[in-house]
Amino acid sequence: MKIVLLDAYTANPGDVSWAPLQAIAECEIHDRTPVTETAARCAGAEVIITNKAPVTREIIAALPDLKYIGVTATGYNIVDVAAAKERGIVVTNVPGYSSPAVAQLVFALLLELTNHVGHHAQTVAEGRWQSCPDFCYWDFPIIELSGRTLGIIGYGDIGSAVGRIAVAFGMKVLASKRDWKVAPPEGVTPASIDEVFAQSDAISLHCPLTDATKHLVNGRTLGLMKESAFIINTGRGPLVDEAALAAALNSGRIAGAGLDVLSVEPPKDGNPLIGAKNCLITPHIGWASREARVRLIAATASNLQAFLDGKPVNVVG
Ligand SMILES: NC(=O)c1ccc[n+]([C@@H]2O[C@H](COP(=O)([O-])OP(=O)(O)OC[C@H]3O[C@@H](n4cnc5c(N)ncnc54)[C@H](O)[C@@H]3O)[C@@H](O)[C@H]2O)c1
Ligand SMILES: O=C(O)[C@H](O)CO
Repeated sequence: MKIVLLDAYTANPGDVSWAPLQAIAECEIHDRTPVTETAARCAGAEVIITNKAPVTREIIAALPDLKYIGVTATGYNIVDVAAAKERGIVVTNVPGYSSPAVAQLVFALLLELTNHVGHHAQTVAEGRWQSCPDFCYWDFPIIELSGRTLGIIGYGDIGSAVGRIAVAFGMKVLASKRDWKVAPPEGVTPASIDEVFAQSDAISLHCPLTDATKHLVNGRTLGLMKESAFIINTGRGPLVDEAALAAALNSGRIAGAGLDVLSVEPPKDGNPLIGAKNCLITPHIGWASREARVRLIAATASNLQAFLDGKPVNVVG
């Protein structure tokens, strides 16, 4: 059985092990695969493992032996799942492996916007406190989270982890999801997407990228937001119309943004959000704790084993 890992480097830059997968079968491990080389590299493969290397309809059509695509991520928008399904190819993802890490990053971004720890520590390192006439100073309003409202769009595994932390901070939580089969916990109030935009002091995006959620953050929805509000996106870059968000930030229409994802990664020169006012951007690190990547590799292996045993789990699409 030929198993090809297309873009193994980010999940394992050398500090974890592919042993759980290699225990199942020999694997051809590539750090990176340009999309133009995927079909050639995977010729004869029955199994492809990918994180962000796209598996398009054209690539699927060029691989007659392909039976299984294992996505080493929760978000699986890089795979043409409809094309895979037409061919009977099973596609799986890994839910939940990074939820604590992503929820933590949401608050790292939000707290940087409310307290500017990095900025103030830098001014102290530069000697400003020693020359200050007062015992303290601050360069931005220091904003309390307690009593404010966090809006969560996509109240699934990560969204609910974010909600629990928000409640611990004393925040009110408004949450939007496709359907509420189970009532939300105390402190969390179901809301429509427009209510979330209009009533929140900070909004955090945790829905998957689909046709329905692309550019969910756009000129209209940004126009509903409070001028003092922040937006946090650790979901997927295309959830946001980047030109509209950059314009809203630069004009002061909203107060700030914390983004872990962009529409093209790595971003191209000229991305309007890089350098936009009060816009903090991290390079897609929400999932990247070592603990999360160990869980990810273990789950990737158990997903493959379940498929080989004829009882696939975590099937998407
Ligand atoms: N930054 C990172 O490193 C990182 C890491 C993991 C996941 N992610 C992203 O986070 C996303 C969410 O992950 P998760 O584990 O919480 O997934 P999940 O499936 O548990 O939750 C997604 C939620 O979104 C809701 N949803 C779907 N469409 C919606 C819509 N149109 N409007 C409102 N809600 C909608 C679903 O009902 C569900 O409750 C992933 O799809 C992925 O894109 C990013
Ligand atoms: O979806 C995920 O799991 C992260 O974005 C890492 O790929």
